[in-house]
Order: sequence, then C-alpha cells, then structure tokens
Amino acid sequence: MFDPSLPVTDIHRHLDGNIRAQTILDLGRQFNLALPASTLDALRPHVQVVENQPDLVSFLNKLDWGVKVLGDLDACRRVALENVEDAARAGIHYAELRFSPGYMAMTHHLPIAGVVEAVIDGIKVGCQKYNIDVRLIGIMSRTFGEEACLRELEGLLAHRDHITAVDLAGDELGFPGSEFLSHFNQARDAGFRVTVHAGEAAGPESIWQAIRELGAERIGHGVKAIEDRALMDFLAEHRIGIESCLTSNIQTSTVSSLAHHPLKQFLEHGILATINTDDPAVQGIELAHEYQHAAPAAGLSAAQIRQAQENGLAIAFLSDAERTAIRNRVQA
Ligand SMILES: O=c1[nH]cnc2c1ncn2[C@@H]1O[C@H](CO)[C@@H](O)[C@H]1O
Ligand SMILES: [Zn+2]
Repeated sequence: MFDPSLPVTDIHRHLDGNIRAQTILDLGRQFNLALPASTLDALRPHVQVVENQPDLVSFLNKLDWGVKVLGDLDACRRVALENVEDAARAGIHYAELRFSPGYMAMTHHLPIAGVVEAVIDGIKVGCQKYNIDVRLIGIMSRTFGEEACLRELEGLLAHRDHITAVDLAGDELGFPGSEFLSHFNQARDAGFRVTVHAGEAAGPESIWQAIRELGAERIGHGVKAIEDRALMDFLAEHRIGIESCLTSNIQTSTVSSLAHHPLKQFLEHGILATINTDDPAVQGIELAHEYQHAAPAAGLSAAQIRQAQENGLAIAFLSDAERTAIRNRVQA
C-alpha cells in the first residue's frame, strides 16, 4: 500500500476517463440523450471494462459514453470538480489530471477553449474544497488526426497559464508520433512540459521518437522499453520517468499478466518509474488497488513500492520549491 505519511501522487490520470457512471446517467437525463441503459447496473458494461479487452482501441471505446453526455460547459465543470473529489477520496495529495478538450467537446460541438476554461474552473473550485494539489495536462487525441490535434492545442494555448503540460494519447499504432512534430514544437515554445503515451501499443522506437522528436520528459506506459536495453539505460541516465499504469496494461492486453509486467525491472534498472491509475472509473479501480494488489502481483517488493511512490513526486511537473511545499503539507 502507499504510505499516507509521504506524498501520494497520481500523475497519469485521465479526467475524461474518470466520469462517474452515476454522472453519465444524470447528464444523459438532463440532456435527454438515448443512453444504452437506464440503471447503473445495466449501464456499467457500456462504460466500464468488465473483462480484459483485446487491444488498446477496444479499451478506449469504453471512454466514449462519458464524453457523449457532456452537453454543455457546466457538465464539463461538473466532471472536473467530481474528479478532484474522487482523487481526494482516493487518498491522493497531488494529482496531474489530463484531459482531451477536443474529445470532450466533440459530440455536442462545444467550443474547445471553453471546455478548457470549464475544466480549469472545476479544478479550482475542487482544490479549494478538498485540500489537494492538482496540475492539468492537456491531451491531443491522436485518434482524430493532426488537424483536430491542432485545434486542441489552440484551445490549450488560450489558457496556457493554467495548463502545465501537453500529452499525446489515443491510437498509438494508427497515428504515430512523427505526425505531430509541429504540434510539440509549438507546445514547447509556449513553455508547456511534455509527456507522451508511447511504447504502449507500439514498440520501443515509439518511445525513442517521443523523446528525440517530441521532447518528451516523461513517458506514459512505456511498457515496450523492456525490449531495448539501450533505451532503458537512456531513461535511467536522463531521468526520463515512466508513468506506469498496471491494471490498465492488463485491460488493454498490452501485457499478458501482472507477473509479466516490466515495472519491477524498470525500478531495478534505476528508472524513475511510478504507479498510477490511468482511467479509474472506466477501469473500475483506484490508486489503492494499484498499490495494494497490482504492484505486489507485479512482483514489487515493499521497498520497490515505496520507491515508486517517492518517484511520483520526483518526476511530477513541479519546481523543487513546490515539491518541498507538498512534502511539508503532507507531514504537517
Ligand atoms: O491508456 C491509454 N492509452 C492511450 N490513450 C488513452 C488511454 N486512456 C485514455 N486515453 C485517451 O486519452 C484521451 C482522453 O483523455 C482520449 O483520446 C483517450 O482515447
Ligand atoms: Zn493514459
């Protein structure tokens, strides 16, 4: 389990992959939408992974109902606020919540910059209410192509003071990182930090690409780094952290079983690897489950679990002064 006397972080957590099933029902009613079911139990298999999916894209489809019910900007504000409440309830002191404003805006043609603003609002209210620190990461959803990602970037740039980093997520095999060079050049020029989903569906070359061409300072999942010794050395040497999401990797069939997950080897190699959720509501898990059940099943010792927890704050997109402030707050 995580040690609650040390900072507990979740630095890979999709806000739009964590929309409560009850909220999907509520918003469906509010906007008069035809949902696939009208009770929580009947809705669950449509919005939650109840059995492992054959691949990443099948898994990602489970997120769709959550964003289809976002009928206006208030709905976006609501799910952002609920995300802060969920993170606080999960025992998290510091969360980096990521979201794809274009994906959230898509069904009801909401203004993308408006979605970004609504999410910022909801997070701000939540942080005051629940005594937790949150930073936001803006996602460009590669699944919808270069143009759509440019519009997401524009929406994020319109509120750049409240967005810490950018990420590329979605269908890694169908939309390689090489199509997004100009997006990341622009993002880095604007001062955004960079993390990229890489080496989840595609191989180690996708991780090298993210680092060398997109400027990734951290890697989401990064599972396939295990196939490339030189890459493992590089990650350790350059302190490029890995945001591991154990249960997610099983549910997407990225890894065949927890016993085969490379996280333990990453830690043994001196890589700053961390334990995170990914899409908690869609996955039906929370951070405690990942520390208590998934990490031991992946073979991590108690010392390695603690190391992974410490790595979370170490690679968080914070200044050293901000890291110290969080440490002090948790210890107080
Ligand atoms: O595990 C994952 N791998 C890749 N992309 C993901 C994962 N979880 C969610 N998204 C993607 O992130 C955006 C919403 O935040 C969507 O593009 C969704 O497909
Ligand atoms: Zn993710």
